[in-house]
Amino acid sequence: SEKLRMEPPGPTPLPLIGNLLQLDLRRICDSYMELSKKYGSVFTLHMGTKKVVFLTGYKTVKEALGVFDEQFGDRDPLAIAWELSNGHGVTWSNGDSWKEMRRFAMTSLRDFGMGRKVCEEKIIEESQHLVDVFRKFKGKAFDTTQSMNYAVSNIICSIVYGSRFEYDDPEFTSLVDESQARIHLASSLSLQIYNMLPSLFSWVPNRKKFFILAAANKSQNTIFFNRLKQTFDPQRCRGLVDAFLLRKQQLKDLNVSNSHFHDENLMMTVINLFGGATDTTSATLRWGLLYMAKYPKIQDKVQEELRTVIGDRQVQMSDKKNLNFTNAVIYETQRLASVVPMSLPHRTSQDVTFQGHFIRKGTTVYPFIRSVHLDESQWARPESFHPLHFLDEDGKFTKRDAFMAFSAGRRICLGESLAQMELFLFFSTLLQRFRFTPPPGVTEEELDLTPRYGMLTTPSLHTLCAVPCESE
Ligand code: HEM
Repeated sequence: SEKLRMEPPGPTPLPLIGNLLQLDLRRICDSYMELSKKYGSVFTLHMGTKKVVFLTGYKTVKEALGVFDEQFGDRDPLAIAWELSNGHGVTWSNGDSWKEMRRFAMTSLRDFGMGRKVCEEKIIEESQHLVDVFRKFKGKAFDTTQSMNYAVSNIICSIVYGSRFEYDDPEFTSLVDESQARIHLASSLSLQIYNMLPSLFSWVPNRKKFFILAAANKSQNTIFFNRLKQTFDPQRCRGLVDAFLLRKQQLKDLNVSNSHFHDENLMMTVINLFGGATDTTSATLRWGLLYMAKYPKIQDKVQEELRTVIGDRQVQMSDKKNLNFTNAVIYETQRLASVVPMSLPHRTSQDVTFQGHFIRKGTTVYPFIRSVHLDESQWARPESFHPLHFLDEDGKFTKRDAFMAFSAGRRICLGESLAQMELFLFFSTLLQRFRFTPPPGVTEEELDLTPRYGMLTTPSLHTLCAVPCESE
């Protein structure tokens, strides 16, 4: 019919597998970029039997998540995420339950974290622990992944449970390591294929592994929840879990049936906050350090600015406005790395006609953030690491409309301000204390920036030297 003809264009699919053979699953983002050059900024791909619409480039993504926010604002849960969450929590849910949990999570982040002096202090304390860990390597090359994950996870622990953990506490390390392993598995080739064709590929071993890790994660959380319940004091909420338990009790006292404040929503919301907060922030920081080692002249300028503006004292949030170059480097890191390249899958909540294309209700939609960050109409040097993208003629930091690392619209990352606080304080504290260089025997030119693609774009396995600065 006429409507069918107006659907977004795309390569012809094969039965069952759709366009899978036309994609390079190991560097899938590059495949999407090439397809958008061929078919335009709105195109259709058949991922297995599922029809998926891709939105690419600044103008298109901006319009979709702005003017068409309502139409494009539902979540389309990945098969594996649906199996894990059953529609509970924040990230993979929709409707009233999503609305309530999102509102609750945001209020709790505000009360126990974001935008508060207390949270700044927590991050500063944590950055000092991280500095201590880096110092122990005495300038020898090491992989920063694990310590970075611990530091970043601890911020979420403070907000959720009300306390941080020591980096050698086995309850904490297993929580973080298993959660990291689970997110890693979710990006594996076999689970990507499972997500497209769940009924055919439910046998893949990684699916079983994923749920073993998820079960371990849930039981560890149950232990933490029970401990909090034993010492619960409604007058003194220590963190998000306490606040949830209080709300649950209050609603029960009011005889509210069908409340969304039930145990499954608590568990999934906590898992979503850890899942959303840890690898994203940690990978961004690791990209930042890698870019510094790769581009020593830019690192010189960051350190020069930190020396002049801050000196030896601890960096604080109030310094941010005076650290224009450092701030531009952090934003440029987020742009070029595009750690969450595809955003998360959205779904149309109704039939929509968008830029002349007909998109049926219930269609999976990916706002392709990476393509916005590489849009030639928006960035002077899209493929380079170029902090000037975020500086005006006077060298002052300037926000850019085409910066979308946290996505946009009603599904925008709910941890954005916390993440920005962490990126700023961790990055500038580390750069104040250490010079980052490639491992011995590797030149800056040889330092590999090839990403490891998955749901997240992380640096490939690498080591760096953190050489203490002279004043240390
Ligand atoms: C540099 C760090 C981070 C980046 C780049 C990032 C990016 C994103 C992106 C692109 C989305 C998808 C938005 C969409 O569907 O359009 C998202 C969602 C989300 N993020 Fe983040 N994020 C970061 C840190 C955090 C932190 C610190 C938290 C928690 C405190 C968090 C919690 C979440 C949650 C719960 C969602 C799902 C929101 C919803 O579906 O309503 N993220 N994030």
